[in-house]
Amino acid sequence: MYEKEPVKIFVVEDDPAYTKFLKYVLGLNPDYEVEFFTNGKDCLGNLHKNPAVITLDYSLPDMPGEKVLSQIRAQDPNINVIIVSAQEKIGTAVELLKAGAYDYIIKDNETKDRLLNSINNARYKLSMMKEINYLKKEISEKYEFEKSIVGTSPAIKRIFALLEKACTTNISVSITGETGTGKELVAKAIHYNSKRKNKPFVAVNIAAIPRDLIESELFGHEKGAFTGAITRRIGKFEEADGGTIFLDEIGEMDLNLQAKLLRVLQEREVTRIGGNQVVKLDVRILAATHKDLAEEVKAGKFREDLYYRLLGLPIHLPPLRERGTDVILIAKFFLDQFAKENQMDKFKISQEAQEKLLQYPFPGNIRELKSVIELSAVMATDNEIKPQDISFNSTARIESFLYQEMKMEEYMYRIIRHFLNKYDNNVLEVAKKLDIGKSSLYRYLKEMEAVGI
Ligand SMILES: Nc1ncnc2c1ncn2[C@@H]1O[C@H](COP(=O)(O)OP(=O)(O)OP(=O)(O)O)[C@@H](O)[C@H]1O
Repeated sequence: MYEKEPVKIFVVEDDPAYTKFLKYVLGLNPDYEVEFFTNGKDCLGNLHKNPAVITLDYSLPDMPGEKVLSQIRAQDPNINVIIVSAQEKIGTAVELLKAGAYDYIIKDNETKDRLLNSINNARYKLSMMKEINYLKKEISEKYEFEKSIVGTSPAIKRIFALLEKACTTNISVSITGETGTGKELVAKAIHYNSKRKNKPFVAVNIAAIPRDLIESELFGHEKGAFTGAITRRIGKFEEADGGTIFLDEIGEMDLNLQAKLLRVLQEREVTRIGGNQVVKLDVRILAATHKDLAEEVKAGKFREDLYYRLLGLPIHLPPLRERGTDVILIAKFFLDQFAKENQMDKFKISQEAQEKLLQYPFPGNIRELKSVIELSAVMATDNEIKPQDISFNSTARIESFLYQEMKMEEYMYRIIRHFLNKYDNNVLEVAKKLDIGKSSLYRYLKEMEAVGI
């Protein structure tokens, strides 16, 4: 990709013979746009033209090479400065490289090849930097709250308000919610909207790593720390330094490791397994679980002190069935995504299909909605999703509801609660849907309040 873009090069050289030589060498490549200067001042006065590479003669008539270098660096640290010098002085070369020169080349018989090589490498580095910056921008745009976390229900608006707070401070955040409610998405949104966004976001799923490897995965190990540790490896905490670590499924961590994690969080430093060097850390902690950690503490399965350390700002993500018509908004979002990825025209969802989606409880939450919607787009015969294109795979959910063997009254309360959530607590609408009188519904609501449903 980078070969297609022309590269602007400044050559700063006062020796006419050498200038002639460089003109010839660089002129061989039609992708190079070269400008020549015979002194440092003229070069510095033209930096607004944004050269990507400058080849700089170390001994210029008006200014010493290191001074020109430092002024170039001060104006634009992204310019790659290749020093070309008549003398081979290791000490000077080291000093210049330390001061930010990209390369140091001696004028001799091999200059041509080395110079072209160096320019090519600088060009490659430049195109990589451009790509990285582009991807960084794309990622942070992708995780802008309102763009990535779709929804306008009161339940999700409350979450947005909490997310604002999470982004403007450095507080730890604990994210809870059923599977597929968007815990990881929220964690990424917090990171990419915080001051740490240009530093790493490192996600670790505690449940997905074999027990005996978690410690080394999190804190790293030195070479030879245990059988199989053939090289030194830094852990996820060190990897996340300056950024954010997301500890997913934290409720799955065993007590022994919980003690070690607590120490790391308290001291803000790690020691790799088998090592004795203490590494200071600046890492923000986000943790998630689908379990009720307070219950785990009561049951003695989770340390109370660690629980309070991690709790920070608690964010509980409501299940999709409590987000009313967000189901339709999110379904449309996934459909647009699907159409774009498959270069298809946009889809619509028929009224009947929308009703069908609204009536389903989505036990797998948004993840399930995504797969249901993608399948419906595949099944659709035109660009409108109809009820017959939508199939749910979990009738098990309704059956498991019945298997709970509650009293009739309790079933009724739960059904009412479900409808209230679905219709944003609109009592009139719910009474109409369930075909019961408004005053009966109010009476049930009172009873429900009394029993805490
Ligand atoms: N409000 C939302 N709008 C759009 N997409 C969403 C929303 N919430 C979640 N998603 C998407 O749903 C999928 C599941 O979300 P995510 O993986 O963050 O859930 P999770 O709670 O971390 O799941 P698990 O508990 O299984 O780890 C992802 O593709 C995510 O991008």
